[in-house]
Amino acid sequence: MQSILDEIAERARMTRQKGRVADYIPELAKIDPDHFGMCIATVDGECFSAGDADIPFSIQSVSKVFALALALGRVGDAIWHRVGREPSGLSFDSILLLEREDGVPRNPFINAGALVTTDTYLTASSPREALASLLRFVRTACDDEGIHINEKVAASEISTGHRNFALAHYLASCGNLHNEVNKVLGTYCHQCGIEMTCRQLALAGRFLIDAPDMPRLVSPDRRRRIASLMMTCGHYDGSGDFAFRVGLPGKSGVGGGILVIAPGRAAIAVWSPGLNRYGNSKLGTEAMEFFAKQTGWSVFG
Ligand SMILES: NC(=O)CC[C@H](N)C(=O)O
Repeated sequence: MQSILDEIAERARMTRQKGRVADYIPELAKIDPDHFGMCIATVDGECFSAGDADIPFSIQSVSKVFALALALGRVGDAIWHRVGREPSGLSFDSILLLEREDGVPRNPFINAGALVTTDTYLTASSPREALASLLRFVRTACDDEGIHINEKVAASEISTGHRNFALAHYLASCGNLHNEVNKVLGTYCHQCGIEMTCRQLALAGRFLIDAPDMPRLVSPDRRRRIASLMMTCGHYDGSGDFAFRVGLPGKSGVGGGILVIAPGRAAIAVWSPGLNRYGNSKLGTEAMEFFAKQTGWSVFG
């Protein structure tokens, strides 16, 4: 395992075409595109890592996995009245389908759907309390108290997030936000501003592979369902391509991180800030493709 990771990190170092760092959130545009880190946390708690696996990065939309788990814990299957379970085939911040589908977003991993998820775990608490429960969930999952929200990234996103504001107001106009719009947006942007290292993210991802030493944060049924959504919707309009190339469920974020799970075996986190045309980490995807090929791990047998 270690030699596979070392080879991946070396290949990443040598690659010239690293993709484009997200610049629509000004704070993210400052990140050095040469970073590359990867960590595998196995079902029995062993960790293998390479490169910048201990440098924190902005997890952005990878947070949507934890947020969904938390929201499901609050309201259970009732959430599926407010958000769908189909890939959108469109970019993560698209508004196109919302009008046609009466303000019910296609899935919880595009921004519109994630705003509904945030609204769900926010209900009956203040944004501070809601974010504290989300952080508690993540910290418990990786057994590490050292996970925080980068306020600068959150503020940077709030001041430039016109698309997300448009999505949230549209959802509200359809009656699909229960809390005040600005409260939901502020909470959502802070959720996206959580920073984690690859090691922390891989360890936290073990809640989805039923690691025996972990507190049970979600039921086995829920774990399977979250994984199925990661497979079909975790990379937006690049989800089919990721499934084809990697064959494992994953969730990406515009910070360049990807959390991948190999059910029953390991959780894997990879980080490289440059993005491909779908807004998913370019080298992260290539690293996972190489890793899956070398290990033979795939949910397709
Ligand atoms: N794909 C992403 O990671 C998008 C998350 C980002 N915070 C946004 O809302 O635009």
